[in-house]
Amino acid sequence: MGEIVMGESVHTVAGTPKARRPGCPFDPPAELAEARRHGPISRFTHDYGRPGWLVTGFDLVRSVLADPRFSARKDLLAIGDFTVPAAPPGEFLLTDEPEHGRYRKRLQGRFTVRRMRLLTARIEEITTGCLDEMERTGPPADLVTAFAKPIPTIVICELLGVPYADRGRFQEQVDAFMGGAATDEEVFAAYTATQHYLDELVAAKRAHPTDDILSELTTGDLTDEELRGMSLLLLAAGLDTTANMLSLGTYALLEHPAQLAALRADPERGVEELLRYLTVAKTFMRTALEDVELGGQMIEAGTTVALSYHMADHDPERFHAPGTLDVARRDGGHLAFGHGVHQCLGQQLARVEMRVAFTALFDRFPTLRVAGPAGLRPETADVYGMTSLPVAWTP
Ligand code: HEM
Repeated sequence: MGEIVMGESVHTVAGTPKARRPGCPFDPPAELAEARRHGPISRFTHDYGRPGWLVTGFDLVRSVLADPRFSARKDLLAIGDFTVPAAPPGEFLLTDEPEHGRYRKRLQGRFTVRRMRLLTARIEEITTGCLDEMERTGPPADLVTAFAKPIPTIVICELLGVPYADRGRFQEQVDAFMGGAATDEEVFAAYTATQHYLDELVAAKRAHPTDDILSELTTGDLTDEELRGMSLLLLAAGLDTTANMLSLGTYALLEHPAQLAALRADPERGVEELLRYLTVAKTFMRTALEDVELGGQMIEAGTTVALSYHMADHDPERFHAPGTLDVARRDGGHLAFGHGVHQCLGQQLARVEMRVAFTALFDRFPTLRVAGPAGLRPETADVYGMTSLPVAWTP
């Protein structure tokens, strides 16, 4: 592709940044930090060698997300020489209008602030159950398996109507295709197994509807395949993200005791600042549908743009001392849930889960501490987070 460079020479980053975060596990990877030093938009060579662009500036990322000239369609992604198939029906994260809106509007009313507030008592019960079990078997405990994963797993399974007995298997499958540690074959196998499981679940809900979102959706005109796709998206989008916010968030709070105290005094603000600081759903792709000028560069039609939400939320032009976790900061607002038509559908649910879970965890274990080396996910994982977090407390 012909390079159009306006102004100064353009910095180039190759492939998925793999370097471990230097020094602090909450800092961005070194390659991204280096790219930022050269400006809010850089040349980027995607994995598989296709040239594209990397956007790290807050305002530029937001402007791409608000611009219909950039598509979220999976089959347009120019990341290799092979053809990427379109998203399966119902997986609307990777589609554009009007298809995207057709699915999203069926779910929207089920994730409102009011609906989620009504769920708070149930989320408190689920959290209490996990903490009781932690107390019964520990200290020590692995916070990831005892707390961070089971809470969002149970919540999303109850919303969808996944029977209790299937939940462990579900978590393993979703972990295998989202965790970044499995091979391509393992990822594909786990994804296919989850699809098969959901086919059975859709059939069961059609035959015997229960009190859950999936049963409600079966009463409309959606096909089995569409219902499977929508359920898969809710699971994939809602489970891993929240679980990693809970584990990495706890780790960050334990490493910053003054900020932990500030979050306990004001959980609403505390959770927003943790969302910004960690921005675990790090990078999303868009493809230019026509030539677009962006930040002084010409993005040619068909070119894929990698948007670093994490770097955007650490943009010094937008946030004062962005690398500091500061619950009291006044320059709030973040892109941890994205922006525009694809902005996170489950954000109110995620917020309630985090507020409830962090509050209950530190109420129950005021002496909680890190009790061994923390296991961090590889940079290749779609969602940043933890594989393990050993913790202990004084009983
Ligand atoms: C802290 C936890 C969460 C984070 C950080 C997060 C982050 C995000 C982000 C950044 C996007 C936008 C992706 C893009 O721009 O392409 C998104 C979309 C989405 N999220 Fe979340 N999410 C979280 C929790 C949840 C939960 C709990 C659910 C539902 C149960 C959920 C369901 C969705 C769905 C369905 C979409 C696609 C929306 C669309 O394309 O219209 N998320 N999420």
